[in-house]
Amino acid sequence: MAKVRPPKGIQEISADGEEPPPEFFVKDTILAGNLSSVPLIEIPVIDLNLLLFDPTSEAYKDEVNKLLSALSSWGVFQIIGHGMSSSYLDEIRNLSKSFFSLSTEEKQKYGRASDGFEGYGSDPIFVEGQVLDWCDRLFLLAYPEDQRNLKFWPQNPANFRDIFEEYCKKVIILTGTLLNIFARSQNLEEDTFSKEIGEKTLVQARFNLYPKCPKPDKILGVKAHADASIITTLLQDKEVEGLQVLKDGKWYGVPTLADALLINIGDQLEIMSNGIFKSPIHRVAANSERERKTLAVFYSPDYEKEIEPLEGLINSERPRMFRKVKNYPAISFKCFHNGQVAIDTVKISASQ
Ligand SMILES: O=C(O)CCC(=O)C(=O)O
Ligand SMILES: [Fe+2]
Repeated sequence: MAKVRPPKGIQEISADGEEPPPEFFVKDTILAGNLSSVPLIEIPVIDLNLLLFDPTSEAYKDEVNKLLSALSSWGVFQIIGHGMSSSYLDEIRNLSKSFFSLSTEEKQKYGRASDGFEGYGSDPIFVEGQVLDWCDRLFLLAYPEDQRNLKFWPQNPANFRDIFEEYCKKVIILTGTLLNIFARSQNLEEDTFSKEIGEKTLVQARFNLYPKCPKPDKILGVKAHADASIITTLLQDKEVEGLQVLKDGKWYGVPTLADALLINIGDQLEIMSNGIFKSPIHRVAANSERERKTLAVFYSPDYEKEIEPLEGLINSERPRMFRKVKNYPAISFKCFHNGQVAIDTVKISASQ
């Protein structure tokens, strides 16, 4: 397995105005096409406050219908009424800004190993000929707490660790609330998803920095993929768009909404929901004019936990769609590098 790292971080390549090296150029595959501008979609904006109302109220019913339509079509939606203030979200964005503004030497103190995911660095190379993302990132495991690798957790800015930990806790609470709402929307006991996922969950975060890219028509910020998680919570850049979602073979741009959090359904929730909720294939466009920063928090079951469609969501009209899976992120990773759509490989075919 070739493990050659690009000579520099993308931030430096971009700042030095260098021509992007050829390994960043997207090859002509089905999932690549049409890198240039795509239509913006109006993805639903869900007010969480309305979903905590009396379920018999009209306000609740309208909002839950909006949510159900988002879950079963795009698999992404923005939430407001999540309890995190505008200034708090700015504080989180500033954390990312401060970290990526450090000198290369300082950031490299938290640099990932050449064959590892965790820590600071550019797209890890695991397969020869792999197309690289135009993106630097800081990838951290936050929970389970005893699996943290604090050597990758910045101490500069000084309050990075505390603020980041607090944000992860808030996202975990928010995820729990969403899972309850999702269960209720399917007439299930509200702790059905959480119980199945179990107490031990994996929470990982990716601070993404997409530097300006001179060839946005040929290069992607992040290649097309579906998240392996249960739920991904994305704090988008306040001003710069870039996320795109694939639907019916076409790419659509996702608008940014300053105080909202973007919720992205992951493959493991599509499996648990027996295909009712969709995990979207998405990618990030590169941008020649402006830099973009985001923070994705991935909430997943423990690697050892087996995941399968919930009994309550299997019936004669909707037979079981997926087999039982364990360590789905490993399946997802392997398929990604083989050019396969991971969730298709765990589908039960009609003939089985
Ligand atoms: O930065 C974004 O807009 C999305 C990032 C993403 O899809 C990911 O980190 O899995
Ligand atoms: Fe993603």
